[in-house]
Amino acid sequence: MRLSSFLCGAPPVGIIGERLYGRDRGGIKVALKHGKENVPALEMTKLIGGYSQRRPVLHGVSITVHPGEMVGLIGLNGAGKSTAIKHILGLMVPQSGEVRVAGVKLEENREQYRSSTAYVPEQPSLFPNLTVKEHLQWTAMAYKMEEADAVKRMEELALTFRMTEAMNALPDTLSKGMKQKVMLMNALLVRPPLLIIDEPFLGLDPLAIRGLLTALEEVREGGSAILLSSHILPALERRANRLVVLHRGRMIAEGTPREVKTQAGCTDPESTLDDAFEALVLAAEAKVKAEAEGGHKRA
Ligand SMILES: Nc1ncnc2c1ncn2[C@@H]1O[C@H](COP(=O)(O)OP(=O)(O)OP(=O)(O)O)[C@@H](O)[C@H]1O
Repeated sequence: MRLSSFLCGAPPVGIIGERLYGRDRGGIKVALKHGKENVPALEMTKLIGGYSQRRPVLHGVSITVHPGEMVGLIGLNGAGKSTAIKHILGLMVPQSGEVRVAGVKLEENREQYRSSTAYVPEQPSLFPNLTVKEHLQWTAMAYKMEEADAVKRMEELALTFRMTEAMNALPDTLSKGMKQKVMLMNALLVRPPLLIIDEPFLGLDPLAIRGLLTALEEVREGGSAILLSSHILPALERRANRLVVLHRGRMIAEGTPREVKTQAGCTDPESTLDDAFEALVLAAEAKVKAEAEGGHKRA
């Protein structure tokens, strides 16, 4: 199916923005409108939430991302990163606390909230009948980009991600990493105000990782706010302005990479973010164990 005929019918899955949001929440959500400089692009405040009222996953998590800032969200498997992202995307309702995107809560202005956020999930989700180029054209049209700007940006992104030769390929013929690149290219095409990316480096080759980091740097400098969840700590150590470290749904450290290392007690200039993360997790686990033992003694 070519793009022209595709556009006449209903899309098979939702991919972009509020209009199609309900059809597939795993797709890319992108927007054009940038947040005001002094209003945080994302403000999650003391959020308690999760999958059941009795056993919340998140216990008072606060995350702020300003325009022009990249914040890394890190934590072990099961720490609560994806749950926090689901709350930001409005897919889960907080038990207490709140989430504001570009100053508004979801219930105050659904359209503004949704249209200010772009999300790239860990698992690529593409239209099977659209080529790489058609995905990008569809995004550009949906967001009414100037044609010349869209064409220029598509060429830049194709070069950045080394996808020039794959622009006419269908998703089924692409590798996992290439599919992920298409998702990222679509999100980056429109330079969203708040870009949330869940584990973007898995499956990408080393040059693609470098290209992605450069592209993210560029959209960040252009005023976008980026929340990036990842286990690849060296990349975050080099590129993130600030980090939020989650453990068992609680924030155990927050600040610049250097501040997080200091909070972990890693004062040696040779110490890495990996060292700091391990120290923070061990300290948090020791605290959990001591509290459990204290509870047993009292009982
Ligand atoms: N759909 C669900 N229903 C119930 N509990 C869930 C569900 N999804 C996740 N959880 C639980 O919530 C907690 C946090 O999971 P979450 O997926 O947010 O972790 P994560 O930090 O994103 O982990 P990972 O690095 O493995 O992606 C875990 O204890 C997990 O078992």
